[in-house]
Amino acid sequence: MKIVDYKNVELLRQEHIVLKNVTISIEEGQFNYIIGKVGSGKSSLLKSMYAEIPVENGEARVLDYDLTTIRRRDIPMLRRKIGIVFQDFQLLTDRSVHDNLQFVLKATGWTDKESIEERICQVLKQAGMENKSYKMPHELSGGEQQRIVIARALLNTPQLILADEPTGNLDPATAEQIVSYLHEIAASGTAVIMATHNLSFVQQFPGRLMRCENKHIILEN
Ligand SMILES: Nc1ncnc2c1ncn2[C@@H]1O[C@H](COP(=O)(O)OP(=O)(O)OP(=O)(O)O)[C@@H](O)[C@H]1O
Repeated sequence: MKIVDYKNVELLRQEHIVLKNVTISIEEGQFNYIIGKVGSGKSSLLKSMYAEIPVENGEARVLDYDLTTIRRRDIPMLRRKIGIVFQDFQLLTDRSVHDNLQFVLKATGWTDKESIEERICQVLKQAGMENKSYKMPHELSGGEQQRIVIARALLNTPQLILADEPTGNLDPATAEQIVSYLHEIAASGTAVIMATHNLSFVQQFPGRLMRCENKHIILEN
């Protein structure tokens, strides 16, 4: 199954065309970069995939959803199947790492206490953060917080991770660790699409390169 399948998609922001003729397809476990200048449409493309902005023209599918006809009430279900990671870490600051993760599981329908604890343990282990469970977000470095955010995005075993400048607030070494972690996630079968300004990752962590330029998406490899 294709994870993302766009054909001749057009995206608007306040009646202005941001991207047109977008034809891309993304497979299971594929690692994808979106690059391009400030304002070129990288975030808009990602936002269209989680139905934050509408798809105006063309055909657009993400997982089992047709984005041209999706009903408002189905959008939360779509988002539950996608892991979303932003530049600013967006953990709830008033509770521990454990409680941040527990909050998401409870909000997405998990009720069995034992399963909840087991799942929290699994994602923290995978993120290399198993000993940070009872820390508060402010007690963690930026890189650690971002690892927790990615772990949080993985809680419901999504088939797709959308990461919008996930390393934008991190120093180069920490940023590299985060990209490495996302690359591992893709290798384990979850498709990843990462918008970034940092081209230096591309050599080290190979992936498909999509460039936003002149309102189009150009596939570079
Ligand atoms: N909320 C909004 N309302 C109206 N126009 C917007 C909105 N957000 C972005 N735009 C416009 O849409 C275009 C694409 O913006 P977008 O944020 O997708 O670019 P980007 O490539 O992600 O930029 P950056 O590298 O700065 O994150 C820009 O011209 C921008 O001004």
